[in-house]
Amino acid sequence: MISNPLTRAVRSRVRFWRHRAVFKALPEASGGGSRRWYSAPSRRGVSVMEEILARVVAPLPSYETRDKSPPPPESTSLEFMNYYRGLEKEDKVDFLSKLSQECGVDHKTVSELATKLLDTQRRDQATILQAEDRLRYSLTPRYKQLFSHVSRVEGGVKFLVDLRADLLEILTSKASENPHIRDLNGTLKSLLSKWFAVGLLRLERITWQSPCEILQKISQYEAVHPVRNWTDLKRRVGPYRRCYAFTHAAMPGEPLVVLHVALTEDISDNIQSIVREFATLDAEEDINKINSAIFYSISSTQAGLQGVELGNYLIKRVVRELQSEFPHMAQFSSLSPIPGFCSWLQGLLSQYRKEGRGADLLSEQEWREVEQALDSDAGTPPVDSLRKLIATGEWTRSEKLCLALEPVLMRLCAWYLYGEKRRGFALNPVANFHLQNGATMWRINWRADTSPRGVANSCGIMVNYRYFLNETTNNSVLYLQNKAVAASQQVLGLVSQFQKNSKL
Ligand SMILES: CC(=O)SCCNC(=O)CCNC(=O)[C@H](O)C(C)(C)COP(=O)(O)OP(=O)(O)OC[C@H]1O[C@@H](n2cnc3c(N)ncnc32)[C@H](O)[C@@H]1OP(=O)(O)O
Repeated sequence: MISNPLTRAVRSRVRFWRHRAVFKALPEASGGGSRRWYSAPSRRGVSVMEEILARVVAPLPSYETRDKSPPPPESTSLEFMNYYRGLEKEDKVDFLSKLSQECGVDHKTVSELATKLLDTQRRDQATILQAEDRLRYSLTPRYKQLFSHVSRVEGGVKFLVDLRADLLEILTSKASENPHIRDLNGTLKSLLSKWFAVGLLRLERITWQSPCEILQKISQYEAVHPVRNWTDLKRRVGPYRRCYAFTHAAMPGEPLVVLHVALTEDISDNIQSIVREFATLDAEEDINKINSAIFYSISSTQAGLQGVELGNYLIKRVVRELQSEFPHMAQFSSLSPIPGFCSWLQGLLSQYRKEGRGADLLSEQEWREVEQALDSDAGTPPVDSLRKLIATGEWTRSEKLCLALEPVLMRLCAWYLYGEKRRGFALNPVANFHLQNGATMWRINWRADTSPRGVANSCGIMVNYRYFLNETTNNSVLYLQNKAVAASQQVLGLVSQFQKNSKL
């Protein structure tokens, strides 16, 4: 925080002149009114931000006229959007903080109506229901109406999606301690969840014949296995592959979430066989080669739609699409990365080293095999050698080391995925995503991603989250309510090996 008053004064003057520049750029307010110049702070010291909020955020209509109040002119929404777009990042924090605090719920009215509701408890049902409805209405923040009006102008929904992305960044970075920001985010998220309900989304299959700008966006948004070039992209939408996206009429030409699928004979345990550079493009003729759908990449493209669960809906919708195209298809599984495993492992190794328990992570036999494979000099403590190996990825070049480390890394990875938690849910966000969807943690695969990125992220290990269609609903409920992880015998076996061999 800036403590020096002089610095603060200078910054506020700079921001004032910048705001003035923003208003000079504002288009003339339509609707016949004269150009509204946003003057310097008025005599009352009202800041420019408060002036614009007073203009664009209408008071909540009275309970009696709540369904009859005409919406404000479109120019008000446009003014809000133009003003916000013109703000610098740190001014957006101030503005959203003011919007959340000064244009939210009228707390005084809420407490008066809550008291009235208590007084009516001995009255008839109709009176109580009416008092409850008044109280419910009074809990509507004023900015909720503003957002509804903005959503009706062209580009308004996309503007609000981007504004929520700013809110999420403010909350994640703790750029503002204002508790009202969280409410603002919650209100906007619930509006976006309504506007982007699965019934309003359109499933589009992306092929090589799709418009170039869509293909370009699919490539640009790919967050899991970066697309190398146009040949690579052509293969990902070609034979034995499917690429689907959800789109929305309010954001034309914008794929909201993208799912890449490989059509295979069995459940893949290796990503190179799916995205390798020189796969031939044989035509999709042999139907016997298509028994499984492997979801090998899913990416949400709009940060502001985080928490709207578009990925879950897309996976379920694509399963139905594939079942209608391939009625005999019976296996649906992801082949997922394990981002964060290596950094978690490094943290574990340094913690064990600090506590002098380095030896506990591996059995004596395993340490001997690692040291033999390393030909390490006796001076280096084995945990340090292991940390260095994991950090550099060097171990993948030695067959002996790979053999020695496989059982160790596989059980550590199983524990990381199954046992490590954040607020009771899987610590690994990708595991949490698929488990929320009701998938089963089905198979952990050694040497599944031998790319430098795969080795650096997760020691080359990947995991299949399998979608057993008749179990997903129940698995999802058990996970979300009881934090119970659905896992296969292979995973549970590795976890029990960890619990026996590594005393966490
Ligand atoms: C085949 C595969 O498994 S590919 C691996 C998954 N994809 C990626 O990691 C790419 C980056 N991530 C994303 O694009 C999105 O987060 C998705 C598609 C995974 C999920 O997006 P949505 O469907 O909109 O779901 P939503 O935003 O509600 O998040 C649901 C869960 O996804 C997980 N998740 C959220 N953000 C991320 C992220 N950046 N990276 C990975 N997982 C994430 C979290 O566990 C989240 O649960 P939480 O909200 O309780 O923390």
